[in-house]
Amino acid sequence: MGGIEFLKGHGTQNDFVLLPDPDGRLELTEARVAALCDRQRGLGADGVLRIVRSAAVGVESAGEWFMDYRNADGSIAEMCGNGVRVFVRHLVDSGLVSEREFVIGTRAGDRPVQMHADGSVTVQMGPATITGTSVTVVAGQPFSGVAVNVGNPHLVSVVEDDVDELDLRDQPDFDSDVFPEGVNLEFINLLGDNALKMRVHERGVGETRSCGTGTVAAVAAALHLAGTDTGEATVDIPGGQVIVGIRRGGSTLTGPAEIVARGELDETWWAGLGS
Ligand SMILES: N[C@@H](CCC[C@H](N)C(=O)O)C(=O)O
Repeated sequence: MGGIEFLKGHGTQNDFVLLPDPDGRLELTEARVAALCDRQRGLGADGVLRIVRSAAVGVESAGEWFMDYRNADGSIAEMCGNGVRVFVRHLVDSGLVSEREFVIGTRAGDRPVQMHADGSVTVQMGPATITGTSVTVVAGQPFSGVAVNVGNPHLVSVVEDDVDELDLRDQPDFDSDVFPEGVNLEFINLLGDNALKMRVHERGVGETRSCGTGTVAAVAAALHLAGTDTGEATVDIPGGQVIVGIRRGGSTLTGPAEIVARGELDETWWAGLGS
């Protein structure tokens, strides 16, 4: 038997370990995900993308392939916008999919995707729904925010000072009555001319250099605060730039996706992590 294949990739420096598992044979425990994502004792990543056939895991989807996404701490999340782009890039590059436009199954529902000639990917991200307001506290400083659901939960706060000045090393406080399942926290500067700058503290990960669903939430929140619910904006994150479109009942995310390495996991190490 061969080893367990992996790839490493990123979308605007939100990085992932990809595990091709077409027939759903891998036992992907919380402990194994956390070890893989650990930057000292594993490969290091913000999350894991298991590449499995929808049918193999009993998911009803128009897409052949299901993105089984896990956060770095091993927790399961509904959706990952940067992850979908990297997932698509691998499916097309490896020949598992021969079309450029197809559908990916996710826990948040089906996501139509399109890979462009330069390797970038556009994802139909579904609705970005404004669900209310709440407050987060960063290093003792409170920030009001707009709660947005993009399949997963977000709280977007507009910050007057440069977001670069925020200390996001520790988990900011949030209202667990409003977000019982936890929340991704985005902090944005409005740059004008349909442009935002964003930093993010992700649920189950910590600060990351980009969050695709977070950028969609950020643009939806900025438009909402401006009194509208449609528009397009660029979002600068520490790991690069993406383009977000918001319309009634739907949204799009366009950005780069790169595969940077592939290899095999050591089977003794994997087995030693337990099942
Ligand atoms: N980085 C992702 C979001 C991953 C899931 C998130 N941490 C959660 O728990 O909801 C993205 O690019 O969207």
